[in-house]
Amino acid sequence: MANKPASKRRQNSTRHPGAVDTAKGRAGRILAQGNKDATYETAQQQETAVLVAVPDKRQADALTQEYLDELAFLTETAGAVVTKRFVQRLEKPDIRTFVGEGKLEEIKAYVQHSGASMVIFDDDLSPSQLRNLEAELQVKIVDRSLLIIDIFASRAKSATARTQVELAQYQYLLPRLTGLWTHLDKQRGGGVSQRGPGETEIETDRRVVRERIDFLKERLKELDKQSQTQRKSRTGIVRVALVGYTNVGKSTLMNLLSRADVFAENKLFATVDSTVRKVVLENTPFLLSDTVGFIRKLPTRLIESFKSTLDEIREADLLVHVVDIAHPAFEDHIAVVNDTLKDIGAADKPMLLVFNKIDQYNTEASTEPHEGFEGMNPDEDHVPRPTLEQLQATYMAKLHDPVIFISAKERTNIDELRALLVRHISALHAQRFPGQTGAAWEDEQ
Ligand SMILES: Nc1nc2c(ncn2[C@@H]2O[C@H](COP(=O)(O)OP(=O)(O)OP(=O)(O)O)[C@@H](O)[C@H]2O)c(=O)[nH]1
Ligand SMILES: [Mg+2]
Repeated sequence: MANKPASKRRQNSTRHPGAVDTAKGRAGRILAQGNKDATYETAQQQETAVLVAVPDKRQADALTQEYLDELAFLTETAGAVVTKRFVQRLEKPDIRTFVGEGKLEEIKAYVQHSGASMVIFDDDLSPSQLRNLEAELQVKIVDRSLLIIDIFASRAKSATARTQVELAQYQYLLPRLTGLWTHLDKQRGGGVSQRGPGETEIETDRRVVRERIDFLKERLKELDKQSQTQRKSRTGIVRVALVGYTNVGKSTLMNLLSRADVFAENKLFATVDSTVRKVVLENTPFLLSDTVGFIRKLPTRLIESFKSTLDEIREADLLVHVVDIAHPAFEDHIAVVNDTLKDIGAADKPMLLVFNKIDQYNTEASTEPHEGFEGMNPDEDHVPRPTLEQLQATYMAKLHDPVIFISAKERTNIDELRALLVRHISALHAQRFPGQTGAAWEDEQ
């Protein structure tokens, strides 16, 4: 998956045909070395995926659809095509197979008939659910964490980001080692090797994984020391971080404000590495950093392993929270970002709220029917959306933070945004570095 060349993907194959080869990425190669009798080849053409969501009974249909749209977007970003969506409303997910028995049969029939190569769940599965589902459906089972980790793996470029992703991959893998492998033994009656991996082999793999986790943590500490030293040399200048949900336009705005050349595209998690640029607006210098986007249900482990990247946010003097106002779930996104900021200890920073993509904003919500919603009416509670003017008035009244509506793409209100930034940064500068002007900082550099 995730745009890796086929040759690379094959290197990752192990005896296990399922989630592991995707999860491990680089980790897979190390384990594969210890298991030379690997029997499964995951030569993949275009992978096709079936999506499964198990929403709470009270969740509105439109929201469920929204979440599935996001999962489909993640799936496409990872390089697979979605062919079908299944939804089952449950009080709580089945402890054994996540979905109920009847729904599982339905999914199984579809998978067999369509030849889909994987089933993707919008939540995290326990190791035993993963194992049971794999036994039942006989295809690759991917959960939300694995999908996101896989996308991160395909995006990470800097040493820090790559190390962080690898750590997350191994941490995902560790609790799942035993279950996956022993279950395949039983299922295949020993398979080619006649015996599956015995306890000793699994123990060895576990040990290899644990050692690797320790090594990666150490490596991250070293890398962190280096970047801390780098960050220390940046004292005397206000630091601003662009934060927001994924795909809202942070990198586009970074490029616009700093004339940098940061990769921006219509995919989720285009940015996994943080980029820092010095920007000078009207003689006011500051450092602007572009950061990894947030998403709902971002695996905690991934947040933890991305600690160094998130330090850019934690250490910023001002957060510029970018929102995609054209997205139907933008309010949900704002809440997710605020919650994540709280989680990482960056909730109390001064913040500017930038509502982006006003060029795409439409007062009409989409009425297209979606697959997987047979018998449901996602538009039953459909009401036209407020106008931009109404939204602006509401948000300005509601929030303490300054609010601005822009289009980074069409350059609408960008001068106003610059002026707003300058005002806030100058005030912060005066407060943080009394007696020192921006120009003085310039001279020192
Ligand atoms: N219509 C419209 N599209 C925009 C605007 N700003 C950015 N985009 C598009 O939105 C998509 C995402 O932009 P990015 O800048 O990559 O978004 P990001 O927030 O950095 O995304 P991640 O790094 O994935 O978290 C790209 O296709 C941009 O061209 C805008 O004002 N209007
Ligand atoms: Mg980006």
